[in-house]
Amino acid sequence: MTVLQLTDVTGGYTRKPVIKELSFTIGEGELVGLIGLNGAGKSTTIKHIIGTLMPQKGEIRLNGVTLNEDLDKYRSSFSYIPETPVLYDELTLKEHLELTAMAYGIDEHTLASRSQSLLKEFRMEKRLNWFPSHFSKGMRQKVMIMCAFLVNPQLYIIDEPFVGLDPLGIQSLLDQMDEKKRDGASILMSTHILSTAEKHCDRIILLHEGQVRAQGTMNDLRRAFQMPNATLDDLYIAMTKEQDNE
Ligand SMILES: Nc1ncnc2c1ncn2[C@@H]1O[C@H](COP(=O)(O)OP(=O)(O)OP(=O)(O)O)[C@@H](O)[C@H]1O
Repeated sequence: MTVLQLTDVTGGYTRKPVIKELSFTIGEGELVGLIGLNGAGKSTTIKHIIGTLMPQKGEIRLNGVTLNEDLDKYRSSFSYIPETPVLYDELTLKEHLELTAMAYGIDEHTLASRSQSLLKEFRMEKRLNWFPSHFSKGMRQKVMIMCAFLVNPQLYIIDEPFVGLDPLGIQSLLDQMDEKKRDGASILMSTHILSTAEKHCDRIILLHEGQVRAQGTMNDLRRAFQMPNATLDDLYIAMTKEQDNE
């Protein structure tokens, strides 16, 4: 079943489009990587999917509806982990989890059981009553990750998740992602850590100057670039060279 469908999406910040005629889908239980150079349009694509930017052309459907057709259904179908954590300075970790539960209508019992396992997984049990000003960068990121996983949505949208996390945090995140996938959730993740993307993503979308240069499994990409034994790093560099030759 298709969870997310972008059809010919063109958009950006001004009338001059940043992303151009993007089309791709994400199915149930799939982890899809969004890969591209700095400025390729990954975050801009994500901003269109989460609804902070509206397409100039084309259509985005999540669980069958566009944002305009059914705002509540659309919004409750995903959770988003931004590249830079956005936390409330005056709320503790516990209160962040409670606020998220309230916003998504999660009952107290579910909140308690999901929080307990997330706090353990991300080694944050002792920090429940801490305020964000006392958290390290990685801890701030973990708060956002825990809030996103607390919601248990159909689709997770994760913007460059690995940079601020320590190796245990990365492993915990990958484990959580695997578990959610097994339950049928879908994940769209942008990252520059190509070895991790190659290892964990079911499919990859290579963005180049706001357009899809190639998409599919690693084998599909190797065929598209006619590089049979290439790693994702090799393919990425080949794409960069194409840019240089233009
Ligand atoms: N708020 C903004 N207003 C106007 N232009 C923007 C804005 N944010 C990004 N852009 C432009 O949109 C283009 C794509 O940027 P975007 O942030 O989507 O790239 P990215 O692929 O996420 O890059 P990175 O890997 O560096 O995070 C760039 O040319 C950038 O200058």
